Amino acid sequence: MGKKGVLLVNLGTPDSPEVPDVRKYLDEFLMDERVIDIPAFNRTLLVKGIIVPFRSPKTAKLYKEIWDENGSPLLYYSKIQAAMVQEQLGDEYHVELAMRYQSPSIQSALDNMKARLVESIQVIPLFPQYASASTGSVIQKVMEIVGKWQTVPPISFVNSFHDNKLLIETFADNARKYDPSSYDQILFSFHGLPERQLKKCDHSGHHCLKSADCCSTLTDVNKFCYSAQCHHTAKLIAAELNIPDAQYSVCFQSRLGKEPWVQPYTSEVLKDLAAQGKKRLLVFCPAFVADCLETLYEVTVEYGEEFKKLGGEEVQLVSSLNDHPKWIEAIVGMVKN
Ligand SMILES: C=CC1=C(C)c2cc3[nH]c(cc4nc(cc5[nH]c(cc1n2)c(C)c5CCC(=O)O)C(CCC(=O)O)=C4C)c(C)c3C=C
Ligand SMILES: [Fe+2]
Ligand SMILES: [Fe+2]
Repeated sequence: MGKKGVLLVNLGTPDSPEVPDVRKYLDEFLMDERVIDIPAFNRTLLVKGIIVPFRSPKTAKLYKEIWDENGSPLLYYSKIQAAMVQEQLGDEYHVELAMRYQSPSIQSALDNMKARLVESIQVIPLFPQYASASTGSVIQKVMEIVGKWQTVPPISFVNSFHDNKLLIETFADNARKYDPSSYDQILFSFHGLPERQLKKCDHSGHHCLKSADCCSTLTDVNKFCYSAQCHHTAKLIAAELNIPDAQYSVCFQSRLGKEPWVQPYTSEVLKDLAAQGKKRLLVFCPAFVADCLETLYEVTVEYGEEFKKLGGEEVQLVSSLNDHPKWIEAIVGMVKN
């Protein structure tokens, strides 16, 4: 009997924090039609002509701040996660790790699976909440490659796991050491998305962003809405820690460009909280399963400094799922169920 293939895919990171590698990474990432979802000609002009040349040197500096002896934290933790999952699943399974952009590539991971004659492939994009730009892009890339094989094996995809019980418990476990009740406000800061992409994902055509708060409650109609799934994850973590509704805020970080992204923006929420006299904030980033540039730099350094300038005292990040055994159990559970 062949082994059952499991492909874990995270977003990707540059091969090094040097400008040429960051340029290569941003180019591949932002030329993805699901990320910068505008006509190909305009995307090429915008990405290759403006964003990549201007952004790469700045982004490289940021990557240098988080790069350590283990390299990029995102890749480092992803490798550990894959190794721990392989260890727990045992010989019956063959686990591969891939990154949607740069290395290890999805192509090489699937080539390895093909060479090992796996009898099936289960793909788990490592994004708790579904977005076309993340999960959708991974699914499309895998289908493009496997779709060309002469023998297409049984293949399945995890679409989202925003309400996974063990994921919720892991974030809560990680927060307990900070005593959440001692903070003035808890923030759930998710990666942002252009509002346009939220609307495009609404196949009903009449739900997302049609009324105030329509994307902040998860229902049968909007069950694939990124914003609604983010709000739901936050609600479940807050319930696990007995955080009252008024004590927490959901917000969205990492905006790129001038068009509207999903709101409220984390930077605006920081301003409001500072104006209310809040001094100490505890911040979860539950769109990420591993610490990365967006948690270690954007939240800890950038938002930390911004909040202090506004009169605040502390922004404390809750570590991501990283190598927490319960999170590994969560992945194993997704594979087995
Ligand atoms: C949660 C999943 C992610 C979604 C959805 C997502 C959408 C998205 N991102 C950009 C632009 C950038 N993102 C960048 C970094 C980055 N993004 C994610 C995850 C999602 N992005 C992660 C995990 C990371 C960090 C990777 C790491 O190496 O640590 C960057 C690069 C950094 C920078 O230059 O600011 C960009 C650019 C867009 C445009 C988008 C949706 C349209
Ligand atoms: Fe991103
Ligand atoms: Fe929505």
